Amino acid sequence: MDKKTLFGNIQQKSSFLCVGLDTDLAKIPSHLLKEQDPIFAFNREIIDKTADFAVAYKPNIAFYEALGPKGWESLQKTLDYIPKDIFTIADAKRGDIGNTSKLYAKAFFEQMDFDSITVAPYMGQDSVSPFLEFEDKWVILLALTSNGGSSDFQVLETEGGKPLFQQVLEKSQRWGSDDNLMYVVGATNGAKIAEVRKYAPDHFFLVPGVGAQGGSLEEVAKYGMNSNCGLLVNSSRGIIYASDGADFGDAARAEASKLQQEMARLLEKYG
Ligand SMILES: O=c1ccn([C@@H]2O[C@H](COP(=O)(O)O)[C@@H](O)[C@H]2O)c(=O)[nH]1
Repeated sequence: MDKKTLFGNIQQKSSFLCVGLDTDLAKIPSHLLKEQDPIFAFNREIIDKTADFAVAYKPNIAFYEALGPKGWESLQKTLDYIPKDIFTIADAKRGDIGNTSKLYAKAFFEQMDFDSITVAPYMGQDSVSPFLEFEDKWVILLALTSNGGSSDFQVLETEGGKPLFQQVLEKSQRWGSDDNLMYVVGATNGAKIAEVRKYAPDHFFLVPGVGAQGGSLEEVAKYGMNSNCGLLVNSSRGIIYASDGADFGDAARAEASKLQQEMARLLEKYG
């Protein structure tokens, strides 16, 4: 999917919501456990009930690979079930020497037809570039993450007094463009999001950390929105586990709808 189409979908739905499919056998309603594929049965209902409000879905790969071959099968079925006009993100945080990254890219872009994958920048250009060679596919590079540990390395001063995340933003823009490169910026970073936006004015940000992690959607929009919206805001647990009963799909829909309404207001205010 190209940037123009993504922005068109955002405008059409008045939403920049990404629904995170972090589906955990220990957390899904117990009546689903008798299904042949409980993970897919759960995801199918979540997708059916939230697709009106979502412009992206983000399965976190850990939740699927933890289940072995069955988990990969559930992931593939989920990916096939997501409507084709909705952007898909493999939250896999890959990146290795070039020869290996190439195979990771083939796995997620060819074997599975994801639109994008999250990639860790730590190993540098040759670990990221193989993912950027695929047409119509996106790399979403970790820049300033939402977790407490982001302060261990990402904000440390490097040459010229620049924090490491700034180096990641500046350097990686020589490897890809705002047509194939996005950045992960955690919602928990508040006003610091404006600093990230300063160094990447035109790129889309994938923003996890609202909902269960407590980040503010208003602050994300205030500090991060650009003229193409430039934001995909993810909520996983806050939507998919809104209820642990038989009404989990309707409860997820209600949460997604609440976020979409707030996003429509924010698009008017800051867009
Ligand atoms: O900085 C980051 C990068 C990735 N994530 C992932 O996003 C979701 C967030 O889930 P919630 O339940 O909405 O908290 C999850 O898959 C994380 O692994 C992140 O949170 N922060």
